[in-house]
Amino acid sequence: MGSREISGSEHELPLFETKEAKLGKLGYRLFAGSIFVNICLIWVYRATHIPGTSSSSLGVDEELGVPKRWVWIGLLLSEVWFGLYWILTQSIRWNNIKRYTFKDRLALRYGENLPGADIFVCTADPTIEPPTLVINTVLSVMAYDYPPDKLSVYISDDGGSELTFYALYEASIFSRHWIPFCKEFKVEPRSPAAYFAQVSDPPPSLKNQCIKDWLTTKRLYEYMKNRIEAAIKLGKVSEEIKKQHKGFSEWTPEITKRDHQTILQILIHGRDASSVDTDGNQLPTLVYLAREKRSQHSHNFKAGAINSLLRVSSEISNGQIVLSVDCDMYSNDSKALRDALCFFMDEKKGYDIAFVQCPQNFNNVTKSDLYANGFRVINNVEMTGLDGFGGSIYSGTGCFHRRETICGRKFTEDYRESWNQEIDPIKAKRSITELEKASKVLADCTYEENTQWGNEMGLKYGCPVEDVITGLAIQCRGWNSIYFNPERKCFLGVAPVTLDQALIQYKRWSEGLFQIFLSKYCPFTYGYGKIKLGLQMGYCIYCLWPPNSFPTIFYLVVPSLCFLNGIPLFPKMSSLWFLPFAYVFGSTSLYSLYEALSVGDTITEWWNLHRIWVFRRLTSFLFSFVDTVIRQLGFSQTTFVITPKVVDDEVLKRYENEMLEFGNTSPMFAIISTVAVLNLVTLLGGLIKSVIFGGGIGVFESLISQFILCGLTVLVNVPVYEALFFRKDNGAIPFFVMVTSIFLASLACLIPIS
Ligand SMILES: O=c1ccn([C@@H]2O[C@H](COP(=O)(O)OP(=O)(O)O[C@H]3O[C@H](CO)[C@@H](O)[C@H](O)[C@H]3O)[C@@H](O)[C@H]2O)c(=O)[nH]1
Ligand SMILES: [Mn+2]
Repeated sequence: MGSREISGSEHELPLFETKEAKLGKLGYRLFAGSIFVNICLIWVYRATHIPGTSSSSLGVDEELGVPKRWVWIGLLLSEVWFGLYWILTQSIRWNNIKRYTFKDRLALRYGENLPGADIFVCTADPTIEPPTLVINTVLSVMAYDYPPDKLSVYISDDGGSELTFYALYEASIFSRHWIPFCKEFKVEPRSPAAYFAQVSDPPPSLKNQCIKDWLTTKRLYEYMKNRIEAAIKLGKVSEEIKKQHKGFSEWTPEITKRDHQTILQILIHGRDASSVDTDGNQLPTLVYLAREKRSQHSHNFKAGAINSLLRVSSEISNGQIVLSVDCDMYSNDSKALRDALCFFMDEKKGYDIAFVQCPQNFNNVTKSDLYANGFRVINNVEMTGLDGFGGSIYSGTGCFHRRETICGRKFTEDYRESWNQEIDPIKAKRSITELEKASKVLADCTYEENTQWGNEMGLKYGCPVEDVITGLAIQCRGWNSIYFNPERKCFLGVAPVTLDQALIQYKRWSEGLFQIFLSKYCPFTYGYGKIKLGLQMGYCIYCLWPPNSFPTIFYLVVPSLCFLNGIPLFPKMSSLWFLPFAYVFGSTSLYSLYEALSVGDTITEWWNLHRIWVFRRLTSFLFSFVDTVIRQLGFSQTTFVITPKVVDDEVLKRYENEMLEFGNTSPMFAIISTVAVLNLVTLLGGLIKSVIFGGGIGVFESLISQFILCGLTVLVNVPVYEALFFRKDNGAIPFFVMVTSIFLASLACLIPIS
């Protein structure tokens, strides 16, 4: 009681609040209800009009020709799937919420008395994840607005690369200038590359001496960048530089990426008196780790890397908050860590929060977002809907965890974390060498044998979306999670810039997600009774991506073939049965357009998004479905294809000009172009046949739905035709793929459908 009176009502104000995100909830629910009724009508129509049975005369015009029964059954199954899937997607539109923080209250109540925070940056390959990119991310988080003695940054290098280590060594020196510079000039964002790209000259408001300081730091950054790039060009670090730090001696000639001892170097140690910036202020701790790799031990990709970091950091700094970011995701808001604390440290509602996830955003998205990397609908609608059911998805990067929960702690009602834990005084006295020695063993290959790491502790192994499955498990242990999407984006990353990369990324994701569905972690069974039904459904929207490929392929191929042959598959326009089809198709399309526009997409972006969804369903999801089945049968192992963060200039140029990048003979491209060619042929052929030579308007009335479907498919594929027939650049569809697709499309036309 006493403390309450002293601090007054201030103490009772929450550190964060939650508001309903969606207006017109009732209206939306009525609308969704009407769609549901019409979906049921479509099912009824299909089920009662199977060709060859008595009652079919109501809808389809039989005089034109009757489809084979499998065609009809295929449509029925596809429509049942789409309908059920649509029901799933309602979960994330049912209960959307938005979160707001009060950092001023946090500051008033706790001042600088904040918990320790350990930040993990993962990298895996110095060629596709250039060291300059990595250190920009590192510098951006080292410069967080946070007490430096409470901040430690760890980098996991699965590439085991001397070049990455060298870049980090350079960054550790540059940070002495960069951190005070950020404070002095209130720099934002605090990735030097991103900042200097936005602000190339000293801000006009600066005075003379300041201009000089500003320019010096910019020059220092550029010199550093040039030195690193020179070393990369050379492929090695010069002997001169190697003398400057003992760490380089770890790289003996025998070392390869897949075979080396643990390399652990504390580059800056916060408690070391000499670790100060140019203003004399303490620097955050900075640690480089390349965990041990041996060919006979599986290393479990990123999950293995994070788990090693969890152990190593517990020995060195043991921060209570753990933030993990990918090497390409720089911090775009230096106060984000304080935002996250507003959730964890809220006295009334913070105790059950396991993690705070910020959205994935990218700084290389082009104007009309050709590959649909803007994620606006996902970030502003879908994730807020999941949050409404008590669980944001953990999406791997930009996620703040409570160390205890990611290390496996179960939730109990009475648990309250105390936020001012000090590091064990005996541990605190150790020298850097002692610390390195003690923590190194924690990253050895054999350390995890016979432990719960990778299972009940840390990130889970064996799934290409280690993040999602781990987040789900945490929620099923009773914890809550938060999705935090403020106005200013917290993190910005690098999105794939070629179609190939974009589709392969979705293949990895959808494969992992589908694996979750088929495993004991299936949200419906594993989550039953532990998380809300809405959240179970929400997870399954993503987990069930792959099976969508089959009804999509069916719908994009068979009705078009039937259109070519003048066989109607949908009710004619004058039939009452036409209405449910028109209503469901029309209103869901319009609503998706409305939703996209309302979160800031343009019509072109929405259209591009749909094209990419078609591509993903035709390729990524199909391949991941097949691979998952093969894996399930025990014939293959989990892999992780890393997304390249650099491409050559010519490809980049085409990306910036928003030209779809094909340029290789991937089977994925063959499928995309086959479907595109097939629809073009059937559209033109069907039009000639049924309108010009056929029965005129009456026939057309029966075929209108297929005409629209086929026509839209052709429209969406316009850039594919360009790449097939008109483009001459290296990103066009190769001749071989074109011939293959024409051949396959012709074969498809021979399928007997009536
Ligand atoms: O063996 C590996 C493989 C990858 N990584 C790192 O994992 C991160 C993500 O890899 P990336 O190729 O960029 O994949 P994305 O598809 O962009 O990543 C998304 O999807 C992954 C799961 O598939 C999550 O782990 C990521 O956090 C999430 O951003 C990168 O920092 C990599 O360096 C490792 O540390 N070790
Ligand atoms: Mn990435």
